[in-house]
Amino acid sequence: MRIDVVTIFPGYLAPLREALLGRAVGTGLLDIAVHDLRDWTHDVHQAVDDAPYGGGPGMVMRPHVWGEALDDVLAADPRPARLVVPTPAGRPFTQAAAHAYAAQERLVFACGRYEGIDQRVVDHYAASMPVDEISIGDYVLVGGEVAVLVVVEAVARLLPGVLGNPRSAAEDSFSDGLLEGPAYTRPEVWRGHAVPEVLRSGNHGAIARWRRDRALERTAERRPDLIAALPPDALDEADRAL
Ligand SMILES: COc1cccc(COC(=O)c2cn[nH]c2)c1
Repeated sequence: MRIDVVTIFPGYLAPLREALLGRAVGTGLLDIAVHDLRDWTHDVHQAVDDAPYGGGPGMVMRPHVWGEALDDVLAADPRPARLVVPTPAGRPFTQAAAHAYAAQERLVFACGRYEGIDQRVVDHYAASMPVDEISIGDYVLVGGEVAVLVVVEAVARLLPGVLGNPRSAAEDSFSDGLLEGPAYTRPEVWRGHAVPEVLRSGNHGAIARWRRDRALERTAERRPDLIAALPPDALDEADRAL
């Protein structure tokens, strides 16, 4: 998979070269190219933003700079690409979306700043390629760069060979629609807190049941929306008895 990121703060994407992702890049599982949007400005001030039509606070990123940058970035590789624009106004990014993105040959991320990018940029490219405006949560960041780090990590860990242990990607949170329950490791007792007995019983049926119960409890408590979204056959009568 090839990932391109266009941003006015390339340094913000340095963490992509670290650790797990750095290894994936090194082993060729993932190509990541970061581009400075200002390389496509022609004025001495390298202006990328301007005042919003219709008035209002803040600035909007200018379409022509984005157009020149995205044209060049897209032309640099023949693989079909999906343009992803992180924004508070986007559709929620979910684990399902991460799996869909992991199947893409190429992702191009546009990092917005200020009050956002002139809407005509998204509208223009949406006529010739898939364009997603996505939100990583209901809060406002200063720019899209941090959201790109979140999305790239969620996607890259799903790529075969990137994670040490492939099973954990299949069994991680949300894979069965529920939150992950509590996890424990040695020592058996820590500051007077003992590991739940069942986990040391060796009774794998009871352990699976206990884990499912904890996941259901936690999900009902913290994310009732996920319970409501479960398909009707997702809960068996043991689940319902909980
Ligand atoms: C594209 O226009 C803008 C404008 C303002 C901030 C940003 C950065 O994204 C977020 O703040 C965000 C993404 N998911 N949740 C919050 C983008």
